[in-house]
This record gives sequence, structure tokens and C-alpha cells, in this order.
Amino acid sequence: MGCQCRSNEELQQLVDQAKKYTNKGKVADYIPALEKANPEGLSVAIYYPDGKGYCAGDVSGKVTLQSISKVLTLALVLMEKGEEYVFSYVGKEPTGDPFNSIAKLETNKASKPLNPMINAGALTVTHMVAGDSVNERFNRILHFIRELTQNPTIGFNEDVARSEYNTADLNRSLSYFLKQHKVINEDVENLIELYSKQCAIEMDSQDLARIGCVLAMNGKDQLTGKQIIPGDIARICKTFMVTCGMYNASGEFAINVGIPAKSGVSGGIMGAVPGKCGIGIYGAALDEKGNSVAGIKILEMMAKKYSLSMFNM
Ligand SMILES: NC(=O)CC[C@H](N)C(=O)O
Repeated sequence: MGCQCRSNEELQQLVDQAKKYTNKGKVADYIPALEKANPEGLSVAIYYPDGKGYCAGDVSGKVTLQSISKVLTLALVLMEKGEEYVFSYVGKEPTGDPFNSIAKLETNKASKPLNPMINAGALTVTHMVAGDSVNERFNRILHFIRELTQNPTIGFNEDVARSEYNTADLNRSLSYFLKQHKVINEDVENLIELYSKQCAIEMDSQDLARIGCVLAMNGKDQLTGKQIIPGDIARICKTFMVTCGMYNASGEFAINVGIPAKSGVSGGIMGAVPGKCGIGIYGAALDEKGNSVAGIKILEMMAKKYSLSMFNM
């Protein structure tokens, strides 16, 4: 039987222990604006279905979603277009490659991206977000994320969005490849603008924990009673988080932590412990696979302390 967290102080102890690992990692710099992040900053939040939440560390620190957004746009397009349509363009298998790898696009039949958590798959999914303009499509993503967090103030970091747009040549390459093979059919610059904005949506670790909790509770916001995401789609999202959520470290993470989680190069991690709670983490220093070094340490400690591994029920 797991015990619940009962105070901010409990989490602060974990932050204090994990803090020493921040200097073992490096802040992402391939998107120039991300380099401004403080490598020592660290925060954690946990949110339970009954509305109780705890947090510790630099709790006011904001993080852009980056790859965490991939799970959320996936949920949105699955709700709009259905499973059959979405998975006719993007697969369900882990790659074992880095998130921005182009390699398997050429070796895989029909150039279908292997899953929606790698950039090729995420670009394909973002392409499916409906609307007449980049702005309209972006606002639909933002509206959905505000609903998931119950936080109408969430916006995006323009500096980070612009910085990614100006330097996203690898994502442009992936998109042109996908366009050539008829996986996408829109103007690549529009898609890169939309994707860069989506990745730059910004929030704190408590917002991340709230989203995690909605996914953990099969898509239902327990406080408002609203089914924001159908249960089946929440299940698909959590499963991708287990198999591909931590990039090519997902297998090791499943063994050491056992929580469906999705990370981003900004150092954010969103965790969804099935039936139990949501977790949000922000620690900008990354390991060589692109996951928050101290964030992973905290999750390992939390999984033990609160018996959170889903493989240990
Ligand atoms: N791993 C990530 O968080 C990558 C997201 C980033 N916006 C990119 O496409 O490169």
C-alpha cells in the first residue's frame, strides 16, 4: 500500500537531495532561448484527484512544454479525428532513437513516423490540428491546455517560440520529407510556426501535475466532474508515455520509476500515476538523453517513498 504525500516539506526534502545532481547535466542549447534557463532551478509538484496538491523548490519557475506538448496534441487530434485516422499516418512503436532522428523515416515503409512522441510523429499530429489559420489552430491547442490545467492564464513564451522557429531546420527537414511522402500536405513554414508555438506553451510544475492527474484519472477532472478526454484516449496517451515518453531512456525509466511520464528538452516532466495522482517537475539541467537529471532522481525517490510504480501494485 502506498502512502500519500502530506506536506510541502516532504517534497522539499526530496528537492534538497536531488539538487546535488543538477550539476551533472546541461541546459539544452540547440534552441538558443532555452540556454537562458537556470541549470540549478528545480521544482516538484504532486496533485491528487481530491484537489490536494503539494509543491516544493522554485515553485514559481515556469517551463515551456516542448515535447510534453506532444501528448496533449495527440489527445486533441484523437478526439477530433479518431484513432483509425490518426494511426493511419503515425505508428505506435518505440524507436530507440533520439527524438529528432530522421533515420527511421527512410527505412520504415511508407515513411510513416514510428510514433507520435518523436518529432516526425509529433509534426504529423500537429499537422492534423484543424483550423483555418496557424492562429486559430494554436488557440485550439491553448484552449485545450487551459481546460486541462483549469488555468485560464496559461500562454506561450514568444521568445522561445521565435527562437525555435528561427533554428528549426531539422524539423523543417523532417517536415519536407513527410510532405514529399504525402504524410502531411500543408505549407511547412506554417506547420513549423504552429509546432514551435505549441512547444513554447508555458506553465509551472503545479499546472503540469494537474494535467498529469487528469490523465491519471482516465481523462476526467475529478473536481469539476468533466470528462475532458475520453477514457480510451487517456489510456492511449499514458501507454505512449510508458513506451516512448522519456525518449530512448523509456525502458530504463519504466524499470527504475514505473510511472507514465513525458519529458521535454526544457527540463519539464509530466507524470500520470494511474488512478492515483499527477506529478509535475521542472529541472533544466538535462542528461545525455535529454531528460532532467535531477527530475529523474526525484521521480525515483517519489516512486519508492509513495509506492508509485504501476508495475508494483
Ligand atoms: N525533446 C523535445 O522536447 C523537443 C521539442 C523541441 N521543440 C523540438 O522539436 O526540437
